[in-house]
Amino acid sequence: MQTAATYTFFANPHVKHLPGPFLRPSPHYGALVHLPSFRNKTSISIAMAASPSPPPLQELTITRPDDWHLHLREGDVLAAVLPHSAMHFGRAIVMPNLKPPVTTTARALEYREEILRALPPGSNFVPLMTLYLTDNTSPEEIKLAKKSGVVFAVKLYPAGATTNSQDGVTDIFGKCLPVLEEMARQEMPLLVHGEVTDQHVDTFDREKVFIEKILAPLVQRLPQLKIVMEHITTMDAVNFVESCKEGHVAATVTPQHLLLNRNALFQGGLQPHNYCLPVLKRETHRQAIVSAVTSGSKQYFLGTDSAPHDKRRKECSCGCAGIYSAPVALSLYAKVFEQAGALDKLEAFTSFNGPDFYGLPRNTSKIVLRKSAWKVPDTYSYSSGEIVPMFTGNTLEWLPSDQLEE
Ligand SMILES: NC(=O)N[C@@H](CC(=O)O)C(=O)O
Ligand SMILES: [Zn+2]
Ligand SMILES: [Zn+2]
Repeated sequence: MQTAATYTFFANPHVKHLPGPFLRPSPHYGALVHLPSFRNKTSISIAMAASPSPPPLQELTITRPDDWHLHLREGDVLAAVLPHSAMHFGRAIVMPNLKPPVTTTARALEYREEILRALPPGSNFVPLMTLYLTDNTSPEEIKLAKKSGVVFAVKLYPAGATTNSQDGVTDIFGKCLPVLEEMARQEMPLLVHGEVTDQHVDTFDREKVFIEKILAPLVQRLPQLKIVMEHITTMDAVNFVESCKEGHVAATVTPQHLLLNRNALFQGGLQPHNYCLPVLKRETHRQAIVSAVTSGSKQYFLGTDSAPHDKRRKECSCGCAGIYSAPVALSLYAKVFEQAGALDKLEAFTSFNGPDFYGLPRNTSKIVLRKSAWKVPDTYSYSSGEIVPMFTGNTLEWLPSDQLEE
């Protein structure tokens, strides 16, 4: 069925020679329209047939997503945050930046047990463990990690780059090449917090400089090593990822870097709950990342970087970096893809590209995203404090729920 639409054209009164009594046929109008009194008007309305636009989607069923970059912490924080991820995600790559960090397979196995014990009864959530790379990690440790069957990647934190990175790598080319070569042999991906730590480099340029100084030379040197550039924030990162081979270099993208630019740090006063590392960048970078992930490229996948910190450690004179997004992430990713008119590409980003890159099977169960408004809680309380989620107190759409008839 066709519906009538009204188009209004404005004639410019300063133009002396108006185009005459006819509008020319054009691909947009498709018809010759007779307008005898056009000369005497500054605006006209024409009723014409237009194709109906399809009704907006109210419900979306997708393969259960995985989170390829997640901080679960330990103890009471773990117990408080894990249910939010386990509710809708099938698996998650669990970051090793604990205090002290998870540097050995033996410790990764213990941490995995702690996570499994904290899961809500009946949950099928699978934690995929990682090791924290140091200057002293041995190639032997990589072999053990691979053999364990529960460690899926190794994380590079340049020393001093972010939360709990003080034990990270000080000189990747000088100290880590034998380990990285072993990882390439074992097909163990390297996950990268891609920022230089040089205090002379502007905070907003640290990702770009890291790509030039470390990442590009590393890819040249070890083209077989699988690398995930975590939480990308710039157009430079997009260009770099796309200059590399699909299946070898990929990137995770957070909800905050897709939805917020650096103004969100200062809107109406300092906003500590929008502070994370790498720090939010300017709007042109945000737009480049949105175009990249909604393009359908297989090189991008979901990684929330959900990073809970107690409210008192965020709202203080030296607040720490990290945004707690686990409870809101799926709603936010759906919002990004909807705004870009690319909801048809959402499932590949949330549920296919990650497992395909890691060489793991895709999930078989489904979840449903319903377009119904829901209010984000102001805080989540736990035994020793409170955690403030991203978009605290806001109303979001796209409420995720399990598909009942599986
Ligand atoms: N993203 C953050 O701002 N913080 C993360 C560390 C990290 O992923 O860099 C954390 O562990 O709190
Ligand atoms: Zn990081
Ligand atoms: Zn992180």
